[in-house]
Amino acid sequence: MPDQTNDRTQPDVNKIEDTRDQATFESIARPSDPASDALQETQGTAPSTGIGTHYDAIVLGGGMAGVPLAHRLVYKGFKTALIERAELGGTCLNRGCIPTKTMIASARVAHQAYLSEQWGVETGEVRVHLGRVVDRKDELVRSIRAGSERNVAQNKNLTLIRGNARFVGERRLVVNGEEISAERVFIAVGTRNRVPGIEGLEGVPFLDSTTAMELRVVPPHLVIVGGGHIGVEFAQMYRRFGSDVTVLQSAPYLLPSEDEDITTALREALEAEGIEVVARARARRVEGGEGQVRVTASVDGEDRIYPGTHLMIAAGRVPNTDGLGLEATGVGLDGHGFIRINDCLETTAPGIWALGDVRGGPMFTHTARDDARIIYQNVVKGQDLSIKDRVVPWGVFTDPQLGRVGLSEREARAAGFKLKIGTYEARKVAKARANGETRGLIKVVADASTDRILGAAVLMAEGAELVHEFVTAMQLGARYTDLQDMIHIHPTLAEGLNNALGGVHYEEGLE
Ligand SMILES: Cc1cc2nc3c(=O)[nH]c(=O)nc-3n(C[C@H](O)[C@H](O)[C@H](O)COP(=O)(O)OP(=O)(O)OC[C@H]3O[C@@H](n4cnc5c(N)ncnc54)[C@H](O)[C@@H]3O)c2cc1C
Ligand SMILES: NC(=O)c1ccc[n+]([C@@H]2O[C@H](COP(=O)([O-])OP(=O)(O)OC[C@H]3O[C@@H](n4cnc5c(N)ncnc54)[C@H](O)[C@@H]3O)[C@@H](O)[C@H]2O)c1
Repeated sequence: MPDQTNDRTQPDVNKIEDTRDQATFESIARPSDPASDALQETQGTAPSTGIGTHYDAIVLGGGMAGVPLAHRLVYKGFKTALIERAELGGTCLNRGCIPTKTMIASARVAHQAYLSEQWGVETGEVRVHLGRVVDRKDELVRSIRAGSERNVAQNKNLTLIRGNARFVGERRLVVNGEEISAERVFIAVGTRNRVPGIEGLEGVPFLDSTTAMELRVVPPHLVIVGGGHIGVEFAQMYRRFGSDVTVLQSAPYLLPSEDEDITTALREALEAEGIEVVARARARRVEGGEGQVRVTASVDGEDRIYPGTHLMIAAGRVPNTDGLGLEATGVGLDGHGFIRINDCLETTAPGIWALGDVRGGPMFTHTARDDARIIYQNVVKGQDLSIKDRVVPWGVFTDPQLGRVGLSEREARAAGFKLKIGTYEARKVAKARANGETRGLIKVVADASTDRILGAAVLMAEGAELVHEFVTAMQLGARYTDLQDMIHIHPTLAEGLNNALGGVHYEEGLE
């Protein structure tokens, strides 16, 4: 464990209890609290070094991990600098969660309009104006970002430094040519799209998850390399905007860390909308130019060619640790460049923490924000919270949506659990039938020896909302039997969860 003796110099932070949490984008960047302003004026601890400003804390990266942490530290009286080289809000707000989900909402409207006759409604010809879809997305992002920027600006004890930062020593950084230092440094620099080593890629125009949200004309045929979270969400979105879509996925399944029954059900839903999914297809060469691309993929050892008009690469993310000068510190990296941390998010260098995507592991906004909570509680409140054993949910925003929490069946078996499992098909849920949204599968995995819920998958309309029933249960350490008799409103999609719980039974592993 890194040395934490720096904590001796902390301000007396226990005088003001900040119990509010960062539940929404508006609230992650809260206006300054006058009471804590006063506290800080009297309790700043950073000594001057004579080489530039010295802070109690430097937060490096103004994304979903960094901004909430910086606000919290300031509220507790830390003289804090937040360094951001691009826009506040980071990937999630500017290039990730919010813009994708805004455009996916437009795609959903188009889809329902195309199929409206199924509900007995005639709409006439449906036309997607992608430029207007993109404008709507840009406007929402702009307005949320403006709120975040306003709140940072109003927090007069938070110093926002716009620039690219680089370490020049332990807890010493250079930004905009000026050296600054701190008692504690929190690295939250996030990740960027990975460009895989595919022959010819440097000479062929290609889209990534950022540029694919800037197109103003619907691509006639989009070939997507990668069938992970980004690949599946964009595949369905563009199919619904009117593109032909081919997904080339090197793994045997889409979303390969999910159980086979779940990912197969998702694949069937995507294929039913006309998306071509090719599994075990490793893209190895690309050729072409504007409006015409050809991808050569090795499929089960045989080369096959997939032509299209546009190419999108969705083959994972790489951490923004290169060029950060970490060699001037004791901060260790793993083999992929992610920062090595212990369960308390401490790096291998004393007084330096890492949070959010850059620490590897689950890369979600809610885990980034929870990292900020854990660090804050440990560093400021002297607690000993850990990321180990926290209940982590996530969503994949296809239709049906996948809401997930905890272990999959495969992971639970690999961990040595004997399992009780319950499944229920969405098509049997009355409300799903009434809504005409019958694709999907619900699955609950419990420890056969204790009946405690180990994980769940809700692949269903609103699955990412519905899975929170299991998140709550797991957080409270509930048994599946505790939920079985819980009354669910009729008719709702949530009744399906109850049915899955009702069918939980002991299941031998396949091996
Ligand atoms: C297309 C897409 C869709 C996504 N959808 C979802 C979703 O629906 N739900 C979900 O939970 N997650 C989603 N994610 C993941 C989510 O965006 C990330 O988990 C989250 O943004 C991580 O936050 P972070 O603060 O760790 O990093 P970021 O948000 O990436 O923030 C890091 C910040 O650090 C800055 N920075 C980097 N290097 C430096 C430097 N040297 N000096 C100064 N500043 C620097 C960057 O400019 C950036 O603003 C999605 C991601 C993508 C790409
Ligand atoms: N809804 C969400 O929460 C959400 C949405 C989007 C992104 N994200 C985050 O962003 C991360 C990155 O997403 P992603 O989809 O880029 O990465 P990913 O790692 O989830 O998936 C990439 C896929 O690309 C495939 N691949 C790699 N090289 C290939 C090649 N040459 N040919 C064919 N297939 C190839 C891999 O098999 C892999 O399954 C996610 O892990 C997630 O943390 C989250």
